[in-house]
Amino acid sequence: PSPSNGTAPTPLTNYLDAQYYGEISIGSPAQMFNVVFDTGSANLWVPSSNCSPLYTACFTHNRYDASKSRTHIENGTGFSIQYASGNVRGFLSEDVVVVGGIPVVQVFAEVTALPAIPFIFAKFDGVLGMGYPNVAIDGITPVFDRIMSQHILKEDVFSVYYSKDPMHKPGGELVLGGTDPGYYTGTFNYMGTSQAGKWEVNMKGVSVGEERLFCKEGCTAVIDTGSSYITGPASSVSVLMKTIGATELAEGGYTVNCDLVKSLPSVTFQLGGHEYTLTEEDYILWQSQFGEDICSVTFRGLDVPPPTGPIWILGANFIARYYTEFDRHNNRIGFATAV
Ligand SMILES: CCc1nc(N)nc(N)c1-c1ccc2c(c1)N(CCCOC)[C@H](c1ccccc1)CC2
Repeated sequence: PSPSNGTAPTPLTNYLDAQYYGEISIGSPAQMFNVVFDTGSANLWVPSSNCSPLYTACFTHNRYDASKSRTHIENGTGFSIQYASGNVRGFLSEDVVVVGGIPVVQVFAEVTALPAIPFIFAKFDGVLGMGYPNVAIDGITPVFDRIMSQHILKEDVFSVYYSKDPMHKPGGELVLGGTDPGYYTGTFNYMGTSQAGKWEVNMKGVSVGEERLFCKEGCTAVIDTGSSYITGPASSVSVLMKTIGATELAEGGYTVNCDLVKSLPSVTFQLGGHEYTLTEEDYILWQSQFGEDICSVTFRGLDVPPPTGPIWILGANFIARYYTEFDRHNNRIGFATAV
């Protein structure tokens, strides 16, 4: 559907069920970039042509060159942002950004320090934050807010489909202004965001099989399209991993014996009066490396310090199972079963 009927789709690429990204352009003439549309942050950044040659990750990605854009506007303010898996630094610029065919004049960051770990593993060039304005670094108005203020969207919502296997074409879809009935069945269950200005909800508990083991007094769940996996407090996740018989790897990942996968229990998240269950198919990444099968568990322990934490982060492997609508008009999140 084109912007004319108030919705704008962007196809996404799925890399190994762990990275999902789509194409945008910045500048005139258009310079193309692959970005993750990230509900866990609210800023747009891409690597800069001014990135020092010391940063290998800058040279394996597309870089924005202000001198080649006739619509570039100088800014120069410093910028840095932290993610759970890494951080970046740079400076601000302004230019025309086109997302799903919709142009906006946008302040974004040109990144000049892109650490090899983890960005050498990134298949995407940059990040387009889909979070609320109040989490935006340097108080920059986010891209989606600039699009909403043009009053061209049918609804002030956006929806995310992440495919379940890399061979599935396309690997996913972002829809600005609505949802895509081609990617979900049944009806949406909605729940209000737990506090104004974050894509997070109150979670009532986490069960393994029939037993509610974690978050028994309630906790916060961040619905984060920028995170590959599900993370929870390290102590809870290590108990969860022991319960399913997973063993911890050096860098914090977990694997299980592939022969045991089919007998693994389901994990259920109680959100907004409904239960969202992930089976072993949803949370085991089955990869064959050098002829042997590796079954990694897509849960990670992550302790987010108070006041933000402790939190659970429901990332790509959750969204691949539950098609998600992010509703800025009603400050709510909707889930439907993805197809
Ligand atoms: C999108 C930005 C972001 N936003 C939020 N809210 N959370 C996190 N964690 C990230 C983030 C930052 C850096 C990287 C990342 C993700 N990656 C995952 C893409 C997920 O795509 C959906 C890749 C990766 C590869 C290997 C091991 C770890 C990570 C590249 C590095």
